[in-house]
Amino acid sequence: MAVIEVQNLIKAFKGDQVVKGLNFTLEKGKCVALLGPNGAGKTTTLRMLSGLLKPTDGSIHFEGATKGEDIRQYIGYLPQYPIFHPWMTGKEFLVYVGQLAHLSKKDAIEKADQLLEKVAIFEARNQRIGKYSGGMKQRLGIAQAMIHSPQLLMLDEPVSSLDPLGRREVLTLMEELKQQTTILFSTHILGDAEEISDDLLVMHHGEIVEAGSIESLRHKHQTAKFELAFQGDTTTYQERLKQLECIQETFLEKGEIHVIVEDIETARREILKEAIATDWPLVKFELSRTTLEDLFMKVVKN
Ligand SMILES: Nc1ncnc2c1ncn2[C@@H]1O[C@H](COP(=O)(O)OP(=O)(O)OP(=O)(O)O)[C@@H](O)[C@H]1O
Repeated sequence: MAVIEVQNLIKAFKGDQVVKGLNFTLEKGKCVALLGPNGAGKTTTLRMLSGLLKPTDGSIHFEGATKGEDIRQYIGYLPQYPIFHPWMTGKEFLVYVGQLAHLSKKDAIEKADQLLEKVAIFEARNQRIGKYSGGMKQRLGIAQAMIHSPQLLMLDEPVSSLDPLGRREVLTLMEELKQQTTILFSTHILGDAEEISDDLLVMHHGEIVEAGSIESLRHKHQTAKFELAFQGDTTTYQERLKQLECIQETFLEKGEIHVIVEDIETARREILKEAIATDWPLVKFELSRTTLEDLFMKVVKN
């Protein structure tokens, strides 16, 4: 069942399209990473989905919502740079946003306490937010986004600005939350996406260039690769490798030649035959596999 269905979503600023006709659905209970380099259009997309920015064209449909209905009840949103009143305590802040979300004061207090427990800042609930660490602020931000029990939680770069400890705390929290709610979060770090998401939407230049489960994308983009190193000038060997029929692509990385091949056995035979025939000073000949990292780097470089 889809929690949200997006069709032909477009955003243009002064005629310049930065989001170019997105189509996707998010299945209930999934944790999905919107992955893309800086400027890909992730924030713009999340702001449209959360109702903060009016799309230029296209439609966004939330499960259970009727036409023209206020969609804020369906979503919780944590912006990339959340703003807190530093003089408020964590608990005061949550009760305040709970009331803004139309909870009664009693319900807002109850929900605030539950969430403070969940995001592990209950002990610090009566401290001013100004004293919180970056990780604590971000976890408070996630609690704020969940105060009205939304069916979809959207987090814009929730861990990018945090130190390793804060990052770990927030990733652990997200790992827990994904058992209870559907999550869409943006990131430009593949490792974070791989660590906690089920599915990826890879975005570049305002378009979704890849979509699917981590497993299926890993499988799809896994091709065979040999890594070769030589004594002496490596580049001359790159030219000779390029001429072999079995080789699809070559590139240099850290002084080694990486060659992408279609068929491992044929390539192994051909490369070694050439190496023996012309007495190559090989110091490394290793089979590895391309990863999602290679896919992402390829997308980002274009
Ligand atoms: N209000 C605006 N007016 C004009 N251009 C904008 C506006 N908001 C965003 N853009 C442009 O839209 C493009 C996409 O920006 P967006 O912030 O959505 O990307 P992003 O993927 O979230 O990047 P980042 O990771 O840096 O936040 C960028 O080129 C940006 O300059």
